[in-house]
Amino acid sequence: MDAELFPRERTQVAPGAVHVPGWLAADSQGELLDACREWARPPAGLRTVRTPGGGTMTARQVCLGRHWYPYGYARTVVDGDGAPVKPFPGWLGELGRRAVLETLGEPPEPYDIALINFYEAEARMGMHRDSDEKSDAPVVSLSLGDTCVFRFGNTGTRTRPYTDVELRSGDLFVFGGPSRLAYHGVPRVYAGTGPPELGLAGRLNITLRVSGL
Ligand SMILES: O=C(O)CCC(=O)C(=O)O
Ligand SMILES: [Fe+2]
Repeated sequence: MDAELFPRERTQVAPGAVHVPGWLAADSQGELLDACREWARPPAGLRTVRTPGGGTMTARQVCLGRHWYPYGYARTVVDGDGAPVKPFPGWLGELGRRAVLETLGEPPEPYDIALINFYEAEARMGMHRDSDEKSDAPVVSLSLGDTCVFRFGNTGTRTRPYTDVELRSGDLFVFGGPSRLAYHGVPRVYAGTGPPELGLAGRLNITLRVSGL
């Protein structure tokens, strides 16, 4: 997949925050993409998220297990079609637990929520913290399709210090422990950079979380 002289290596970006390039093999990426396509269908499918200030998020989103909206969780799509949120599948939870065991070595609590974001070329995500969960279990992030810049910052401010990491198709990023509430965002997506054989125009990110609810 990568025509690079030096393979990208697993990196600890901050304490409790680990990037694993190419964690998902090509066939697993294809299976996860197929599942995302099903989840994106209505009812309770891909939607544009409106923020309380009157803005809209540029990445479109679909949730599993619990519906996230700014700023909380619900059982139904309270800010969309009102349908019950789709169930969170057991196999996705197992993938999340394996990701945490292989990166942080912690036996994680069972995952029960997924947020799936779809980024087209101009989409991005501002610096924010994932702070609507009532659990300190690590967040597991999986990327498919186009490469992006993932900005991973600190727990105190939306600004520096931060580290920019390139997330490509199949990459895993886990953040827990002292980094669980770090600010992070996606300032840039590089259109047309995904693996051609995957057949996805754009970028999908799947974050797995423990709700603690
Ligand atoms: O797209 C990404 O890599 C990040 C997504 C994210 O931070 C979120 O859904 O809270
Ligand atoms: Fe986030």
